Amino acid sequence: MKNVTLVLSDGTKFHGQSFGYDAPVAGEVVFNTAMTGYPESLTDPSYAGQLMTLTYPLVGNYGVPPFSVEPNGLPTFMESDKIYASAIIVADYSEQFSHWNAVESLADWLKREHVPGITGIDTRQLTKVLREHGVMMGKIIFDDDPDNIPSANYEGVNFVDQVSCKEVVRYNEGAGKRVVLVDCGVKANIIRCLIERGVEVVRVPWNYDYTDMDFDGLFLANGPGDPDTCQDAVDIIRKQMSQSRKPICGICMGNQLLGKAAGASIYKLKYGHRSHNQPVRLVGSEKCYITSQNHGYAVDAHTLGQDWEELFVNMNDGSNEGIRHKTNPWFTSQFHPEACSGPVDTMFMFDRFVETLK
Ligand SMILES: NC(=O)CC[C@H](N)C(=O)O
Repeated sequence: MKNVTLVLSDGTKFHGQSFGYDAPVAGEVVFNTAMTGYPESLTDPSYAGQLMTLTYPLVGNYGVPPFSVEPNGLPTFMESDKIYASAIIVADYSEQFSHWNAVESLADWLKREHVPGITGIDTRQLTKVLREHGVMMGKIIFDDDPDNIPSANYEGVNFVDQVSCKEVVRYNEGAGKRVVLVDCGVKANIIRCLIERGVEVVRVPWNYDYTDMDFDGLFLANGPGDPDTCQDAVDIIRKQMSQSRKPICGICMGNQLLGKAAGASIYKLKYGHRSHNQPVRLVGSEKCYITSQNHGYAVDAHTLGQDWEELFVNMNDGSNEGIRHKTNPWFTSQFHPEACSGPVDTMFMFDRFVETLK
């Protein structure tokens, strides 16, 4: 294994070894405190442009599931067709793996997909630095070739355009109600959750104008990067809301885009929410749900238009976790009710959405 150095933009250095693809890389360094789920997280398109640090120390010990595909075209075990994170940073890569469903090691998968992975990093110390300072850009440099320094931008880059589908894809054709799904970088389990509830899904590119199409409800998916780079999608949502009361639901980036369409502004969180145990309160109740999350930006709920209100609030930092319209069936969550990976406590969001279609 080659020796590598992770250099943060404030100059902090961490030394480790490469266990994935041997190439320097740069990106936004973020941390995820979930204990499991590296196959799902690596294939979550929302991690595009990011170097994903896992705080759970032992990583790789259950290997990697196969890239099998269901008859409907969706991957059986992954969240998309490939790894979208720019790199993975771990404390202690497990060379041995064992799991009934594993077909290869994490190292072999990373090498095959040309994605760097580094081990031997004190990921808990790295996380403390990121929590103090906020997320930072960083780069992984190979000690035997230190001048080979990649560069990268994160802020202001439209990653959604890079990961969204390029043409319309249909699932479950002929099933009862039809949902237009705006693909900002959609996770497969969002589509699975809709299909399981008996709806037809028409997946469209992020900037596709669906407003003249024949459909029953609109679903706004998750996606990478800064929502302020997706103004085209916001304009189309506004157009849709001005001409129809059809149900609208959204997840994560979907919450942010609907929030912007509702007049709200977006800000960047200091170090984001990436874990399986984010507590959110249903506004107007004492109910708390434990949720799976992966986001770096948030809706400023104070700036929502007067016809809108908060639906969920994060119990750790008070940030917005969902919004709803006061009279129309338009509601979203900042967290991931589809989980994958993580707790499935908030699956009811899909049930509510499909009920409103009827
Ligand atoms: N998972 C997502 O949809 C993330 C949304 C957005 N890119 C953020 O980081 O806040």
